[in-house]
Amino acid sequence: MSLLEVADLHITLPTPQGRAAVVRSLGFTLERGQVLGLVGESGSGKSLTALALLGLLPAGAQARGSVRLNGQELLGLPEAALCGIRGQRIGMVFQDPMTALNPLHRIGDQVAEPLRLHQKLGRVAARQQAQALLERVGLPEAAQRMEGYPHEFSGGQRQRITIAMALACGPDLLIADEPTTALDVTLQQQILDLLQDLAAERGMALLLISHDLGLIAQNTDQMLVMYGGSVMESGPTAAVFTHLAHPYSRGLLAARPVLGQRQPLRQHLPVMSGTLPALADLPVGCPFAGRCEFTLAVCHREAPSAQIGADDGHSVRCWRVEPTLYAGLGQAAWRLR
Ligand SMILES: Nc1ncnc2c1ncn2[C@@H]1O[C@H](COP(=O)(O)OP(=O)(O)OP(=O)(O)O)[C@@H](O)[C@H]1O
Repeated sequence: MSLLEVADLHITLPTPQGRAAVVRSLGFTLERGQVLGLVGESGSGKSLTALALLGLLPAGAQARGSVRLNGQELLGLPEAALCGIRGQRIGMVFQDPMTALNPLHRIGDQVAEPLRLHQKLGRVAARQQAQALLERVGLPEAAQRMEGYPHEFSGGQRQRITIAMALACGPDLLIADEPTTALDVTLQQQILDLLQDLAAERGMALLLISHDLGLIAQNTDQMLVMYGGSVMESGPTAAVFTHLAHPYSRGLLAARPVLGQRQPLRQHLPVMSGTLPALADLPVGCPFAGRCEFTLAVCHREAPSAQIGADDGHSVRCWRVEPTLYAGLGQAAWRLR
């Protein structure tokens, strides 16, 4: 049994045209100490997936399928039971640390609070543990700075504090949704390294969500590329990047600036034409068909099923990819018709 098992997860939202599917038949497993990346552009369904795992979907949203943590089904659990799981067994780190921190409370008290609430520690013991956590996440002069308020810290330091809060009760799973997007580029990798080190040393699983394919490539063991609520490509990160196959994944990679490579004047980065269709307008066939330059007639009629290549667990949801071929070639082989 894996630590986290998500199977056939569907999420729908109400729209003026009726309920629209925002996440379709999502499935993956995640083991302790492993990092799984969810990548896709804005609106592809990444955050709603994370919120569904936490039982925090917005009003009106409905989820069906299965989300099992250590064998326990989370979908459909009453709010009281979910409250016990959030913070204790699942920790969360979001893009903007200020949304997680209370500006009016000292940071030492904020990190100690879950320890007092969930672990029933006394004030002194909770503060001692809070200090140890703040030291572990690399907050300089943690002992003195526990008395500080959030506005007295830099963005990177605030994110370290929210990580300490998320870790306080020793969760089995940590969900980090765009944890470095609001940070200076020089700090980003430090925070990502910290999250990975913590996952490894605590045997905690990490679900890392980002719109940046390069960031996911460098910091995860497994990855899922999402588009229009469906997984387009997935597998062990090294295998996926060796044979990056789906036209959408390739477009994401091409649209990424390369560090140290200057764009010639007046030459823009390649961009994928078009935009993600509105929820209610997602096509019946492949969600990417309207933007794909390789479409066949079938792409507009029918959604492809996931094709698993060779033995490496790499899977691609595309009518044109020949899985038996691409595994051997170092790049996707396209059917010539
Ligand atoms: N509270 C909500 N009410 C209505 N629609 C929503 C709500 N939250 C998300 N959506 C819609 O659901 C779809 C998926 O959103 P989601 O936030 O999961 O995408 P995402 O991939 O995480 O993008 P981002 O990185 O911008 O958050 C989008 O079309 C979005 O507009």
